[in-house]
Amino acid sequence: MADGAAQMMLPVVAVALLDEQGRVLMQQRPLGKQHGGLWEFPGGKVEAGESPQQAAARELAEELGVGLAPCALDAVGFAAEPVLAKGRRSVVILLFAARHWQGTPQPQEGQNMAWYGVEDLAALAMPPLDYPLARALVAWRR
Ligand SMILES: Nc1nc2c([nH]c(=O)n2[C@H]2C[C@H](O)[C@@H](COP(=O)(O)OP(=O)(O)OP(=O)(O)O)O2)c(=O)[nH]1
Repeated sequence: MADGAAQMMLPVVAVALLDEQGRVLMQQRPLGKQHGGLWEFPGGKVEAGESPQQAAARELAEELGVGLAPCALDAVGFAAEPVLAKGRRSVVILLFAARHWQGTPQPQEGQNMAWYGVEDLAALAMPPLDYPLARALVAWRR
């Protein structure tokens, strides 16, 4: 990838934690942040020197206090804005799924969390890229 392209891309990871009933954990973005109050898959930005799976494991530990083995993460799909306004960076979100983790998810940053049926995600108020991610999760489960 050319250096210029790298500067315009912001890699973000997200994780669908699936419980035994097939429900998925979603969390609410804090008010005051971009997309505040909307429901999203837990996750965040990939930092320098991390693989996407390492970033996902770090974010889930920070946000929910759970331990995830990078090899327990299945790639589900990705989402990116199809057309960018001039000068805007391209957020690319990679979605993983995990059925096994260590510990009980507990919000570590005061955020709300809740379990939803995968088919019910589309009815939630979410940031734009979480809708195609939710559709990818429905397709991945079939
Ligand atoms: N989940 C989600 N994130 C999005 C969308 N569009 C978009 O620009 N983002 C951005 C917001 C954040 O910059 C980034 C997600 O990373 P994050 O969860 O670590 O963001 P944050 O604002 O909590 O992080 P921070 O800067 O406070 O550390 O992706 C979207 O549609 N869904």
